[in-house]
Amino acid sequence: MSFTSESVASKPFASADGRYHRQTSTFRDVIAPGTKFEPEVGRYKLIVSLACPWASRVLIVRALKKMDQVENLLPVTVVDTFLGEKGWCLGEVDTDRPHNPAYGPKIPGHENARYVRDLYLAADPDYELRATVPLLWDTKHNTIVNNESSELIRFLDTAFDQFLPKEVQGITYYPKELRKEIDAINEWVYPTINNGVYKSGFATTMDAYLENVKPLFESLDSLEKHLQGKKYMVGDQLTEADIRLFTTIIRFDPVYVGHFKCNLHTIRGGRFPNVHRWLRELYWNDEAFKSTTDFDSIKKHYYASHVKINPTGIVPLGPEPHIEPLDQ
Ligand SMILES: N[C@@H](CCC(=O)N[C@@H](CS)C(=O)NCC(=O)O)C(=O)O
Repeated sequence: MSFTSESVASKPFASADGRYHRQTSTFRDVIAPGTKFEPEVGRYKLIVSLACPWASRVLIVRALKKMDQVENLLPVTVVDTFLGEKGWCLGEVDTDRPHNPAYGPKIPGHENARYVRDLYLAADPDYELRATVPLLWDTKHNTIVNNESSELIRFLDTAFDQFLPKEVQGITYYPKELRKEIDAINEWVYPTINNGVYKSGFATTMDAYLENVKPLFESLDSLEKHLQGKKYMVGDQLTEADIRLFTTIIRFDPVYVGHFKCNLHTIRGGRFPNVHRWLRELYWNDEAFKSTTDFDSIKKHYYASHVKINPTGIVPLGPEPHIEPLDQ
């Protein structure tokens, strides 16, 4: 098999100085009563990539809050795992690299849209940034409500409460009494870990790589101390601090260690026993985490899409297993 297709990754993700800078999301509305975006069943659509750690945060909240049990509340459209030069694809991709096809409902009024970019352009004809997922689409105003995962998980955890099963109504992952502590955790986990793996992996100079891979592992050491004797990141309950961290740590051994050169240590290797236990407990004990993690899609996306980082497009077989059992 030969891998000849062009990819968005054949253009550098890093800027001229070798450093990767994540763009700022531009659609920042919320679903709330009395606003342009009223909570309603049958109105909103979620577009995700199963590979994407940011999109997976939203999938986890959707599953935790049992939104998947209310018909047509927030249907999910999944893009093809291959990120090509035209961006995420909602239909047939033009590649001979390994990939898993798109599936899920078409977006009403945009049934022929082939790329996620087409939806961005429908929402804003002047849109020139990368067309990222996750994406919350409003079929009433034919636009994007929000494309920033940290905000999506904040408002989606309560926005649809009136339509949800009683047992999840009122449950929030950003409770008032823990907000200060959650904010303080996000403050270092986002730049050094969530985004730190990308800044290490997309660096195109040795300096830029070292500048990011070192703080990444310092933060993992801090995390290890932080999780000593603790089941959750903040307080005694599941919060967005766990959700935001999980989607990065679950990808660490299968992808970031090799593909993004974050290989000072693995999560499972013995240096981070508390992080490893925390990860496995969330994955094996809570279906919302396990059911939204698709290792095959995750690996195919990263290894096949980033042509510059992995020119052969070969998707490694390991690690075996992708996640170790709970009693390891
Ligand atoms: N700040 C955004 C970041 C989303 C993001 O960067 N998503 C990546 C996938 S992991 C994407 O869609 N990239 C498309 C591209 O770069 O063309 C969020 O957290 O929602």
